[in-house]
Amino acid sequence: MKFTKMHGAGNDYVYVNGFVETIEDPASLSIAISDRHFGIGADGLVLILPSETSDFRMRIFNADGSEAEMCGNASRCIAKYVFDHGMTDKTSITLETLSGQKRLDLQLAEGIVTSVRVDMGEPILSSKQIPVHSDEDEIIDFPIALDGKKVNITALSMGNPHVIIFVDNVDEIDLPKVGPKVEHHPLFPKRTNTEFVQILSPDHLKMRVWERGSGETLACGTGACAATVASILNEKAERRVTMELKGGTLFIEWSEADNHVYMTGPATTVFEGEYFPA
Ligand SMILES: N[C@@H](CCC[C@H](N)C(=O)O)C(=O)O
Repeated sequence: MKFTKMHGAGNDYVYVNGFVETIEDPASLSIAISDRHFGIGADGLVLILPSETSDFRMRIFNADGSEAEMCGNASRCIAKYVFDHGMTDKTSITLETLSGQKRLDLQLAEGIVTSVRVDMGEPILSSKQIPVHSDEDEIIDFPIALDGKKVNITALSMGNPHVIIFVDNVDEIDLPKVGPKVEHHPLFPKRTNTEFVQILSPDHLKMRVWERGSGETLACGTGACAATVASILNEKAERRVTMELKGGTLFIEWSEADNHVYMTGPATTVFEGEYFPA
């Protein structure tokens, strides 16, 4: 199986061209190839597929084999992949995902993709749709019990579920300990991604992420968008922010004009190779 290893701000996936390769069991393949010792090493698997409704279709599998509805960093990498591999000459590309169609705008310098802007659509605040088991309509600055302590959370969906917790210093968080406790908290029937967010200034935020199904990753695009929206809802940030993540920087805007969230960031090819399934 031919593959390409790519990353967006350090969030690394194995990309497989589904126009050429047939993958019968992507969930098991994702578990195998994601292993950083016995596999290729990645946060998961991304399939680039034909679509009947958009230019391309994405399927994204976490390192534990679970399929996610959406991935912000992978959508930028897909834009670069299809352009660099001559699968399109469009610089504005539509992408079908399990959370609807997204638009990807390539930014080029002398024909080279320098960054990609993704229209991530509208954030979903309704508890039922996120989903959160709660009688509250929305979960904004809402107290929950975590490890016997009271913690205030904001929950929302960017197509996939996110919980945001504001902290004074993200570097002091014991993420491998607390991340799984939020991910598997009984409030979240589909589990959740979790972002710990530090406000450096109203337009400059820093976050660390514990991803559902993959653990700590160096960046999460949907997570950066969710963290920005939560910061605005909690009156901690402005509409346009620079988000510092462990693996790089993303620029996020929650537009007042159309209520859509726009994410701009890098997409990098690391290497191409051939994988021999066991
Ligand atoms: N890294 C991604 C999100 C990947 C899916 C996520 N772990 C989930 O299960 O929802 C991003 O950049 O958005």
